[in-house]
Amino acid sequence: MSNNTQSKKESSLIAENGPWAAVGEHPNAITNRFYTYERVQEIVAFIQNIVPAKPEVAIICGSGLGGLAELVVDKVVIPYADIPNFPRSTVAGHRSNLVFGILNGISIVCMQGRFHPYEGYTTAACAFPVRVMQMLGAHTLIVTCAAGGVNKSYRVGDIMLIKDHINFPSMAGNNPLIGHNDERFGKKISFCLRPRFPPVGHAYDRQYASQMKQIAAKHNIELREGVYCALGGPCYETIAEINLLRVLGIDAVGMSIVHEVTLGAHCGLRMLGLALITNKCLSEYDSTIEAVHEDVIRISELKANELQQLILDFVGGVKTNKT
Ligand SMILES: O=P(O)(O)O[C@@H]1C[C@H](O)[C@@H](CO)O1
Ligand code: HPA
Repeated sequence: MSNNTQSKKESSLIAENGPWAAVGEHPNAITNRFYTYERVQEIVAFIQNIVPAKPEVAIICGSGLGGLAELVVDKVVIPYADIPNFPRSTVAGHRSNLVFGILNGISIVCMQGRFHPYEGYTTAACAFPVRVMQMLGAHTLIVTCAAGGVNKSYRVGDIMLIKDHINFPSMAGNNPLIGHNDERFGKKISFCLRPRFPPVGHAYDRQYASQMKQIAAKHNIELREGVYCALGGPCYETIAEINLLRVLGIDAVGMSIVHEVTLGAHCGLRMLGLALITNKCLSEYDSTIEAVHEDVIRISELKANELQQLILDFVGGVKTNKT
């Protein structure tokens, strides 16, 4: 057998027999092989059996920010451990519950705890719950996170409205949409049908952003507005890295959100992002202070009330928009 014939035979075996065969992916692809449309549908059906009500707004709580779920009434709590094939949050400050109920008069679903790539999950596995929540009925996604303040004028405890992001993992080839583009995910986007190349230039909804600014002004809460960037973690940044991020015009740094917003954009969700600045990022070599996760959680819990007030009012406004 010639080398050519041999290798053709091998590739057809790969194509016919691997779990990727149905979607025509190569076994070496860094791709979402596990959370297929069918598996997501199974999870959605499991949840709908417990909670028939459709959530309109989905909320993902960042480190130490899961207390928002305490404000939900007529609550149904589903531990991630009870949901087939759902990952678990392994990080302090992240509980592992999906919380359904009513927040300021609107039906919501809240992830009390998210997944991060540094926990060992692919970006696709970290973000697939966004698809679950969209398929359950959500049209709006609010993402919250703890972040380090890169912008020198930011103070610990500031809240930053996310205007835009830089997705470093994606720039390095680690985007949750890598692999087969299953067109059944998501809803039609007018100019581009369940796109292979989704636009993300307006991922953070401008109307939502301006509503949030008005809400903050009403409560006398100073709201920063800036660019968030995600790095892979779990290390906090070196001083040289922080200096690089500053040169790039980044205001806050974290380890989450961007993969969630990417899948949210793909399935046509309207999105709002809020980052709580839990620590200042250092850029001097003679400084002795380092970021510590315990401080991140402490500051998040300390400032959670303000963030919750903003989200509560915002959700009320989403309801008003609908009527
Ligand atoms: O889930 P978020 O982005 O709020 O968590 C941040 C990033 C790391 O997981 C952790 C570092 O302290 O907090
Ligand atoms: N860097 C990255 N992620 C973070 C930080 C930080 O300084 N603070 C909270 N999450």
